[in-house]
Amino acid sequence: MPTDKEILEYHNKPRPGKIEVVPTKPCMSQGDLCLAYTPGVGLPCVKIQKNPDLSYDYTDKANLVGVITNGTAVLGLGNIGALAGKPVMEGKAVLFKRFADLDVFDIEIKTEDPDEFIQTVRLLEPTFGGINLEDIKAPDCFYIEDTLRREMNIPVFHDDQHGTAIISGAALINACRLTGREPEDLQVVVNGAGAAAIATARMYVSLGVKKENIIFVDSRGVIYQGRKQGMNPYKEEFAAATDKRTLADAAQGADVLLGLSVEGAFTTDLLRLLNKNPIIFALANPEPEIGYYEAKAVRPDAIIATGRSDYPNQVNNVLGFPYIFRGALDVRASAINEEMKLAAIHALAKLPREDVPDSVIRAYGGTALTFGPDYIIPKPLDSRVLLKITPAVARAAVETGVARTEISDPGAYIQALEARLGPEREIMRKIITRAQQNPKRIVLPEGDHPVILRAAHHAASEGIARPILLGSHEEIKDLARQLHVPLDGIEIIDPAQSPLFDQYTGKLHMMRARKGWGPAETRHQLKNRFVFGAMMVHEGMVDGQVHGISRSYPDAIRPVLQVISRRPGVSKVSGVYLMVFRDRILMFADATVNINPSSEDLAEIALLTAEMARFFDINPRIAMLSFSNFGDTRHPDAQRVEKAVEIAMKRDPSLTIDGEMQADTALVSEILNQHYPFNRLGAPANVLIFPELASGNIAYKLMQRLGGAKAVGPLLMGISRPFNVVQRDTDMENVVNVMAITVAQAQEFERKQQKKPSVFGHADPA
Ligand SMILES: NC(=O)C1=CN([C@@H]2O[C@H](COP(=O)(O)OP(=O)(O)OC[C@H]3O[C@@H](n4cnc5c(N)ncnc54)[C@H](OP(=O)(O)O)[C@@H]3O)[C@@H](O)[C@H]2O)C=CC1
Ligand SMILES: CC(=O)C(=O)O
Ligand SMILES: [Mg+2]
Repeated sequence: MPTDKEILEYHNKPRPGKIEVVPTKPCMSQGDLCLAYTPGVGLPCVKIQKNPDLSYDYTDKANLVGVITNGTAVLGLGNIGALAGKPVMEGKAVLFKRFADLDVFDIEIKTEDPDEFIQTVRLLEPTFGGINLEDIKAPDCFYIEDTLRREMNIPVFHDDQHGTAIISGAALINACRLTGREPEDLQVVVNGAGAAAIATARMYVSLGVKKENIIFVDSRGVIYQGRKQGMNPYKEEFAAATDKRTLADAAQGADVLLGLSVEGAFTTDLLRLLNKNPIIFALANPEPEIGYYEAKAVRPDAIIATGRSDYPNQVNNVLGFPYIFRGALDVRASAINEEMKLAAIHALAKLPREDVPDSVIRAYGGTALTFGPDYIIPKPLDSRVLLKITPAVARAAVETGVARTEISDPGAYIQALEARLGPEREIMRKIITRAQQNPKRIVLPEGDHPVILRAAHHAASEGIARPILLGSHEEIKDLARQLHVPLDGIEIIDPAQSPLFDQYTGKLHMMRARKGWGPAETRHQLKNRFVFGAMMVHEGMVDGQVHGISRSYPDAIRPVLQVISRRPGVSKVSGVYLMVFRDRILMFADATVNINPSSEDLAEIALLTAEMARFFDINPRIAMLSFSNFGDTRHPDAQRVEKAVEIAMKRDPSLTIDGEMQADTALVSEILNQHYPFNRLGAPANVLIFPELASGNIAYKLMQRLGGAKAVGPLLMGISRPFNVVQRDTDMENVVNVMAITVAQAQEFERKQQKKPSVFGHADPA
C-alpha cells in the first residue's frame, strides 16, 4: 500500500490531476488550422446537421464517455460532495483509457436535487457516446438512472449498480462451481441496501438465486416486511418475511455474505456464524467490511473477495465498465440492456477457468494463477478481458436490436481491439490470423517443459497450429494433469519408442557420413530431440519446429543446422528481432548469430531482413549502421558497412537501403533529411542492420530493458525450412507468437515452392 505522501504526490506531480486532452489531428500549419477550425470545420457541421448519425464519423462522440456524479455516495466515503468526488471520476477516466482506449470527460454536478441532475445530464446527450453515472446515493440513483435511460438515446449505465452486479455475479457463479452449489440453493445475506446492493441482488436473482432466500441488512438492521423506518420502494422490493432483526441473526447458517456497505461492518465473530465453505464478498471501498487475511484466519474454508487490488479475488467494477462501454459504443448501441450485462457476466466467469497468460502472471508478481478459491475472477491487468468481454457485449447488443451498426467481420473486430493494446498485439494478431487460416504441424521437441506444454495447448485451442510434442507419453500426460492443461488437438511422439527412430537413423547416417558420423554416433545424435524434430521437418512429417527454451542459443541452434541446410544462395544463417515500441516497430539484425560479419555477410543479412519485413507487411527502409555518417570517418569498419550497401544494392536494386550511418541519423527525420538530403531512405528507417553482433545484441537488450520495447523473436533467417529458436526461459506468449510465425512461414514456404526462386532461392536442396 503506498504512503499518504506517495498518493498525494501522484495526484499533484508533475501536473495536478490525472488526465489531459490530447488532439488526435495535427495542428501545426495554417493549412491544419483551416481544417481543424474555420473555415474547414463548417463542412462536418453541416453534414451532421443533415444527418445526426454522422456525428459518430466526424466527431469523437463514438469514443467519448461522460463519467458523471453529484458526489453523494463516493466509494464508501458517503456524501462528500461533487468536487471532492472529482479524483475518483478522473481515476475512472484513467481506467477507461488504459483498459479500453475510451476517452472520458469527467463531470461533477453540484446538486443533490435529482431532477436538476437529470435535466443537466439529459442536455449533454450530443456530446457523448454513453453516460457512466457514478457514486450517486440510493435511492436517488434508481430514479435518476431510470429516467435518463428512458429519455436518452445513448447508453446510460450506473456503474455502482450494474458494474458491481456483473463482476460479483461472475464471481458468484465461480464460487458456486468451486463449492459444488447451485445458485437456487444459496441462503444470501446482503449488508447494505444502496445502489450497489440492490442491483447486485437483482442480478443474483437473474442468475438463479431465490428472492425469498435473500435477507437484506442496512444501517438499521434487517429489512423485514412491515418495517417502517428508513425504507424506500427499492428496499421494500427485498423486505423479507422473517423474524430475524440483526446482521448476526441473518448470518446464522447463511452461505453467502455480501457486503456493499462500509468499512469494518463484519467482525470475525460474525463470520463464524456462516455455513461451511461460505462465500464472503466484502466489497466496500476503499476499505472492505473485513480484511481478506482477517477473514481467512477465522474461515479458512471460505471463498473471500474484496474490492481491493492488493488481495486475491478483487471484485471491482473496473473489470466491467471499460469493456461494457467499449462493446456498446463500438456498435453505437442506444442502451446497455440485461442481455449485454449477462453476456459480460458469463464471459468474465469463463476466463479464470482457462490457462492464464504469463504476462498476467508476471504483472502479479509471478505467482501461478489457477482456478480455485483464490482465483475466481480475472485480474484487472489481464488483457484477455478486453478481447473476450467486449465482443460478447457487442454481440448481445446486436442480437437484441439496440445496436445501430453491426460487427460485420468478428475477426477484424478482435484485431481492432488488439490494436488498442499496442502495435505488438496488432502485428501478432495479423500473423495469428494468417496462421489460423491454415494451421500447420509444428514439432516442439521440449514437450515436457511446462511453458511449451501450455503454449501447445493455446496454439491448438486457438487453431493457430497443430502441435506435436516430443517426449515420454506418461511424463507429458502427468505434467498436463498437474497444470490442468487439456491435450486436445495435441499429438505426442516419444522418439525413444517411435519406429521413426530406426528409419531416421539410416537417413541421417547417409546425410552425415562425410561429417564423421558413423552408425553409433548417428544413433547417439538422434537421441537429442532437437535433432529428431529436425529430421521430422526434413522428412516432411511436420511443417516446422520451435525450440530452445531449455538451452542456450548456440546449443539450441547447432544440432538443427546439422540436419537442416541453409537456403541455396545463403552463406550464413542470421537472426532478427522485431522490436515493438509504443509508436512503431523496428527490425534489428543480426542480433544473435554472426560475431564479425564481412561486407558480403552484412549485405546478405540486409536482404534477408528485408524479406522478413515484407513477411510482416512492413515495407523495409534499411539503415546500415555504423559510428560514421556517409563516409565522414574513413575507418575500415565504416568502409566495411559502406561496401555492404553497394553489394546489397547490386543484388537487389529495388531495395530501399542506405548507409553507413549512425543510429540517430537512421531514426530522426530532421537529421536524415536536413543534414543528408541525398539519402536514399527519405524517411526514418524501420530496419536497422548492425555492423557486428556485439552492437546488435547490446542494442536490442538495452531497448528491451530501458527503452520499453517488446522483443519478438529471435527469428532465424536463411534456413531452408521453417524453424525458430526461442530465447532460453522465454514466456508462453512468446512461444505461441513464434509458433504462429513459424506456421505462417510454413505457409509461405509451401507457396514459394510452387513459384520461381527469389534472389536467394528457396527450395530445400536436401
Ligand atoms: N467493489 C466494487 O466494485 C464496488 C463497491 N462499492 C461499495 O459499496 C458500498 C456502497 O456503495 P453504494 O451502494 O454506491 O452506496 P449507497 O450510498 O447507495 O448505499 C450505502 C448503503 O450502505 C448502508 N450502510 C451504511 N452503513 C451500514 C452498516 N453499518 N451496516 C449495514 N449497512 C450500512 C446504507 O444503509 P442505509 O440505507 O440504512 O443508509 C446504504 O443502504 C461502498 O462502500 C462502495 O465503495 C460500490 C460499487 C462498486
Ligand atoms: C468501485 C466503485 O465504484 C465504488 O466503490 O464506488
Ligand atoms: Mg463507484
